[in-house]
Amino acid sequence: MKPVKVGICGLGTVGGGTFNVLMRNAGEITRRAGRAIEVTAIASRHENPACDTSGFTLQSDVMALARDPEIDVIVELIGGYDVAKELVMTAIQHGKHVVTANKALIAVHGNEIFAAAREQNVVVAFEAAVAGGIPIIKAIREGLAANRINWLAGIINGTGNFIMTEMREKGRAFSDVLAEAQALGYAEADPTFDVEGIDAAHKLTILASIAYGIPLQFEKGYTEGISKITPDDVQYAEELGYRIKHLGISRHTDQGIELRVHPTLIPKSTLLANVNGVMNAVLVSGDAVGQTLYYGPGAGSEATASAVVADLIDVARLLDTDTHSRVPPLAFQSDELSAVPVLPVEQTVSGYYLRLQAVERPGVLAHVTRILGEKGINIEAIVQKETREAQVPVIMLTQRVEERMMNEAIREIEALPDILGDVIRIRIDHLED
Ligand SMILES: NC(=O)C1=CN([C@@H]2O[C@H](COP(=O)(O)OP(=O)(O)OC[C@H]3O[C@@H](n4cnc5c(N)ncnc54)[C@H](O)[C@@H]3O)[C@@H](O)[C@H]2O)C=CC1
Ligand SMILES: N[C@@H](CC=O)C(=O)O
Ligand code: NA
Repeated sequence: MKPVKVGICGLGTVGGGTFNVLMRNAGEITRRAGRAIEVTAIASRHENPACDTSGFTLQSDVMALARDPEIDVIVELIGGYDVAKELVMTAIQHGKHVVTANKALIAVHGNEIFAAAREQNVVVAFEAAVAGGIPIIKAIREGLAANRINWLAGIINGTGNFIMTEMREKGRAFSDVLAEAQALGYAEADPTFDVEGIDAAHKLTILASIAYGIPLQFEKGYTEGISKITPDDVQYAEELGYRIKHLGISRHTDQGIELRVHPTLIPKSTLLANVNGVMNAVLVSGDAVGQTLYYGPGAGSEATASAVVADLIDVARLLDTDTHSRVPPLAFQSDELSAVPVLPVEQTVSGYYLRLQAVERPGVLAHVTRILGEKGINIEAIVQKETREAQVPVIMLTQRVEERMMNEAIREIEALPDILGDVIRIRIDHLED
């Protein structure tokens, strides 16, 4: 059979890993795909010292590959929005299939890209875009296709999890661990995407679309990063039996779909609480199967390349199939996507960890508990920390409540004269059905 001819655009962390895996495992890959997958051209601004590209002329213009009639598949690994979008759209217009690891591109422009791909009868595959090497897209899209997905929750940013793990376990400084994550090739070109939760929100947007069959709606999700988590909160949470993890959470409720990324207290005994370093994990709850968990490396050169190459093998296998028998990109048929709304964060429901700084005076806590009670918020635990100061940290854990009610309560608590500064709040999730 004729080989599949591939143009690799971007030879950085993921591009380099993809090139090396394709070369090293060429025999296995051909046996699986039924035909050889041949790198025909490479375009990248920078060379990659980890790759032996002798025999290839490194080109600089990625767009030339998208127009090259010799190439069947464009592998987009340059990242970012603008050039990447032009590259992918040009490749599609020229009848080429596309494999990408670019979650930002898919989350923000995916609806338009998939529509264009449908018109041209080509495939856009993106397994590497979510949770790196974990085959989570394939698992939800194909393995769980019988289920109504109720909710999913995951650690879906390797850099953030690496930073939080190193800080908690070794007391290392945030900036020091971030620099190491960058050196290891885990971080985004702009690491605020990792630290402020934007990268995780891109991935959650994609997961929710595949899980529930809704269009990609990145702009409707709620995004909060890890930069404001303090060592005190990490320690207090641990003392109460919880661990703070940066999670993407999406629930299908009767009102609509929750789509939120934020630090979350989860019980220390759960599997997700024990996912450390660059590892990712996604917990998916389906009505038929119950809970399933997917664990593995969320970033890194060859770990991510594993997903890119798997997509290339899928593309190679479907070259001779008719277009109707292809798996739709968002798991549901394109004319069967649902209009169920993504809920504003004020309408989502969580438990809460609250930390307040109170003047040590009788009656202060009574005022706080009265405000919570008036909003229908049940308190599960109150801990007043020992201190010699005139002000004491007070930690409260609440039961689940609509975020709108918690916002109102916090506003009233912050207005009390004996409460100093802002109330710190971190959502709690018990990861239960
Ligand atoms: N690094 C990781 O562990 C993971 C990265 N990704 C995604 O994979 C994509 C690539 O990420 P990395 O490999 O980490 O980035 P990188 O910065 O290591 O590599 C990007 C490569 O693209 C080249 N490039 C950038 N713009 C170009 C342009 N206009 N023309 C020609 N070449 C250009 C650069 O020279 C570089 O070689 C991104 O979308 C990223 O979000 C996805 C999963 C994991
Ligand atoms: N920067 C991302 C890379 C993989 O998607 C991460 O750290 O998870
Ligand atoms: Na993946």
